[in-house]
Amino acid sequence: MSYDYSKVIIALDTPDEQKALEIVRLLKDKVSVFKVGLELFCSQGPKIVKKINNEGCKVFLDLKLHDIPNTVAGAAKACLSTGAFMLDVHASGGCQMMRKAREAVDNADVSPKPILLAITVLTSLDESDLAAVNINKSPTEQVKTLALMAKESGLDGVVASPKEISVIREAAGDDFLIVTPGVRPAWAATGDQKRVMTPAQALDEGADYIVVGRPVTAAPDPAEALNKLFQ
Ligand SMILES: O=C(O)c1cc(=O)[nH]c(=O)n1[C@@H]1O[C@H](COP(=O)(O)O)[C@@H](O)[C@H]1O
Repeated sequence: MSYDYSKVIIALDTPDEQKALEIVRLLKDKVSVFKVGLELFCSQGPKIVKKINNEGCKVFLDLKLHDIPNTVAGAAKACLSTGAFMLDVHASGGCQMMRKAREAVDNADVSPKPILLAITVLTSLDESDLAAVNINKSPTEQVKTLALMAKESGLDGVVASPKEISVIREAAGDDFLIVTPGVRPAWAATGDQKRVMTPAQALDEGADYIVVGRPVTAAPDPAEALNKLFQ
C-alpha cells in the first residue's frame, strides 16, 4: 500500500537555524509542511517561518498558545504576520479563549487564513498523568470533550494521538481536521511519547496529517528514514 507524503509534517525540534534549513532542503522533495515549535521559535524568532517559506514549504507554527483570552488573541494576531500555514492553541484554555483566537484569525487581513487547531491531551500523557492533575477520565474521554469544545468554538480541528482518531471523527465529523503526533514506525524508539501508533496505522485510521520528528530528524540519514516511514 502506498501512503500520501503530503500528509506528513516534519517537526524541526532544534535551536539551530542551519540545521533546521538543512533538514528542510533534504526532505522538501517529499514533504511540504514543516513544524516550528517552541525550541526553534525561541532560538530564532519569527523570521525562521519566512526562511522555510522561501524554500517553497509551509509552516505549522506550533506555539501551543494557552493564556487568558485577550492575551491569546493578541498572540494569535502576532503569529499571523509570520505567514504560518497552521497555528495552535490549547483547548484546555477554554471556549472563550479559543473563540478569541478564532476571531483574531478571522479579522486579520491575511490570505489565505491559517488553519487554527486546538491541542487536546498531549501525546506524552497517559491516564495516570491525567489523574495526577485530578482529571479522572481516560485520555480518550478527555480528548473527546476537548475536541467538541474546539469544534463549538469554531476551530478547524485538533491535535490528538492516533488512538483517539475514531472517537473524534464520530463526535466531530469528517470536515474537522485531525493532526496526530505520537507516531512511531515499528523500527523507531518511543522516547517520551506514551499514546502511539505507527504512521501507517494513523493514516489508516483517518488522520489528516501526522507529525513526526526524531525518528526522521535524528536518524543518521533523514532522507532514508523518511523513505521508510510507513514500513
Ligand atoms: O503540537 C504538537 O505538535 C504536539 C502535540 C502533542 O500532543 N504531542 C507532540 O509530540 N507534539 C509535537 O510533535 C512533535 C513530535 O516529535 P517526535 O516525538 O520527535 O516525533 C514534537 O515537536 C512535539 O512538540
